[in-house]
Amino acid sequence: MEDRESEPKLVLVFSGKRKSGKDYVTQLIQDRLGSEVCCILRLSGPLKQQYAQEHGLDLNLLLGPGPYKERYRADMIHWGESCRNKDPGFFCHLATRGAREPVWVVSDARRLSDLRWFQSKFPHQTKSIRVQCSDTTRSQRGWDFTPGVDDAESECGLDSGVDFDWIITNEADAPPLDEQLKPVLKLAQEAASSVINIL
Ligand SMILES: Nc1ncnc2c1ncn2[C@@H]1O[C@H](COP(=O)(O)OP(=O)(O)OP(=O)(O)O)[C@@H](O)[C@H]1O
Ligand SMILES: C[C@@](O)(CCOP(=O)(O)O)CC(=O)O
Repeated sequence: MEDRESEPKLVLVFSGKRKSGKDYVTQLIQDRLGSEVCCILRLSGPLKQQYAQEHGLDLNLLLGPGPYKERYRADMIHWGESCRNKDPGFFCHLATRGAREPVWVVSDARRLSDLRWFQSKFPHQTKSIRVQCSDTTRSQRGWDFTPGVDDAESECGLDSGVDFDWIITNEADAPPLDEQLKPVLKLAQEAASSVINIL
């Protein structure tokens, strides 16, 4: 039986390469909508929690944007894949358990199976959004190409085969994020207004 009382009104599924700014953009959306209306769900949240526990690591550092998590990324990917091989929706299910807000922002879809899970559970509510920027900008944010990570499914699983509802370019010379996100925020406010009067 499903362990939630009501379905979300809108599910915004974000993906993007390392350091494209998924966390930054999704945090901006939550700031604009408010945390009563909008929750951020990280598929990597339950993965990192379990991985940190089993390996005696600092969960907060694994969840943050700094270099700590990069030391463990390749191993975390393999560890997570052993769970996903048994059940591709394993982390989707865990990450969404208990979410009650009308708008869900999933910050880190990485594989087609992640996106398909939301599309099949919430076919009318799910929208896909890609965050992109140049490799130069990613490097300025601390990225460097790592074989086994940047050429693997975790980073490339959504490079093709998806017709994204929106593509957001997160770089200095792109239009401001608020402007690019206008249609997304409008849809989210409309979806939420049926539940909470925020307009
Ligand atoms: N538009 C922006 N303006 C200023 N700083 C930004 C912007 N976008 C991203 N950053 C910064 O770049 C770094 C990487 O961004 P973020 O953590 O959001 O990327 P990510 O795609 O979630 O990366 P990863 O998946 O590798 O963790 C962070 O320190 C973030 O604050
Ligand atoms: C292990 C992994 O979840 C790390 C994600 O970290 P982050 O979203 O980049 O902070 C990536 C994956 O699941 O393939």
